[in-house]
Amino acid sequence: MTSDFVRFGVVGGGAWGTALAQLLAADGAPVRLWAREEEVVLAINTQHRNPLFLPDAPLAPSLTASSDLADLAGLDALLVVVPVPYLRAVLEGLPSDNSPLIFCSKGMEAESFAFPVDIARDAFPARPRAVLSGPTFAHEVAAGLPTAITLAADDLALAEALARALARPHFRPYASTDVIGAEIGGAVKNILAIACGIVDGARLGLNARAALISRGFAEMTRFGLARGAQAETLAGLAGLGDLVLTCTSSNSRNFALGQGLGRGQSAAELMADRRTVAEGAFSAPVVAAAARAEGIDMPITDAVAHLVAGDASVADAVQALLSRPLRREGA
Ligand SMILES: NC(=O)c1ccc[n+]([C@@H]2O[C@H](COP(=O)([O-])OP(=O)(O)OC[C@H]3O[C@@H](n4cnc5c(N)ncnc54)[C@H](O)[C@@H]3O)[C@@H](O)[C@H]2O)c1
Ligand SMILES: O=P(O)(O)OC[C@H](O)CO
Repeated sequence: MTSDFVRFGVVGGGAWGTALAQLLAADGAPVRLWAREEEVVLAINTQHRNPLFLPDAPLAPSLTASSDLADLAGLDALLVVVPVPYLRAVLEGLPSDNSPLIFCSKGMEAESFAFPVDIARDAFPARPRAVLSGPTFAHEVAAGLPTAITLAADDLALAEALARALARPHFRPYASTDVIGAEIGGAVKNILAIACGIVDGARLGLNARAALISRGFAEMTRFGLARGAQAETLAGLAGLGDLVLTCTSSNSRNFALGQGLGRGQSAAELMADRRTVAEGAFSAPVVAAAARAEGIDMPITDAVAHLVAGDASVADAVQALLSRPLRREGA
């Protein structure tokens, strides 16, 4: 079956944008990637590598890079992989086409409380929008290891067409119409991965980590259901699946950031001069504030927000979580 989506562009040359571009270019298909750093553009075009963000992955010669967003004009679909705090500014520079935008970043914007699709609705009201989210370490996707992911769009036919166009023998997108569920799963799991990293760094044990994963999932579910997400999405790849991945591996930048906090390093020290993102550090105060405003109980998210802000110690946060009144499970 022929696809409407053959010529892909990728907005963002970090680890995930590069891995997705490589996924699509591996069979020789031309893929255009926009990267902010000239050093990345030059290295992709001449050495077929991204030394700053995905140094160990050889890249296909059919993957070409540019630092000019205008070079993404006229393609069939764009994968947008810019960290959420910078997303609005980058979208403003995109050529105004009608092709779908597929959002692959996992976070919530400060002040507006907007998810990527909401930000795009402001910039491109008429453009079709989708979300790609799930348990997907970039280096594994670039290496061709088996991966499954949620692809959500309001329009099921669009979700299914994009899923078919992105699918590869080792990469299985599952179509969904639950856009908000896919976005909330990705944003909240990043915060919970920081919490699990803290437990690991502070040597609080595996019981504590399992408790955090399940009570964290309860927070994600409360927040998601209150915003219209479907329970199956939150229990699926974009929610629980990604939570399990990032809460159990120091390959997760969010988990690794938490490990540093748990060992007693300050967030400021851990974030200084860092080139890669731990989106959970940006999202924790935003999701905590949104939940507070909506009366949704998210104590773990709130604790991570305080620890990232540097206004609580790990011991204080653990004590605050453990001293909460006992309650019925599921309430
Ligand atoms: N790395 C992964 O395995 C992975 C997997 C799935 C989803 N994600 C999500 O993808 C998004 C991008 O993460 P990544 O891992 O590709 O990034 P990264 O940590 O590898 O790189 C940081 C990116 O931020 C960009 N950046 C920094 N300052 C900027 C600015 N002022 N304006 C615009 N861009 C700026 C850099 O150019 C670079 O592309 C995040 O939301 C992340 O949660 C990552
Ligand atoms: O390295 P992290 O913590 O940003 O996680 C990467 C992906 O989101 C895993 O699905």
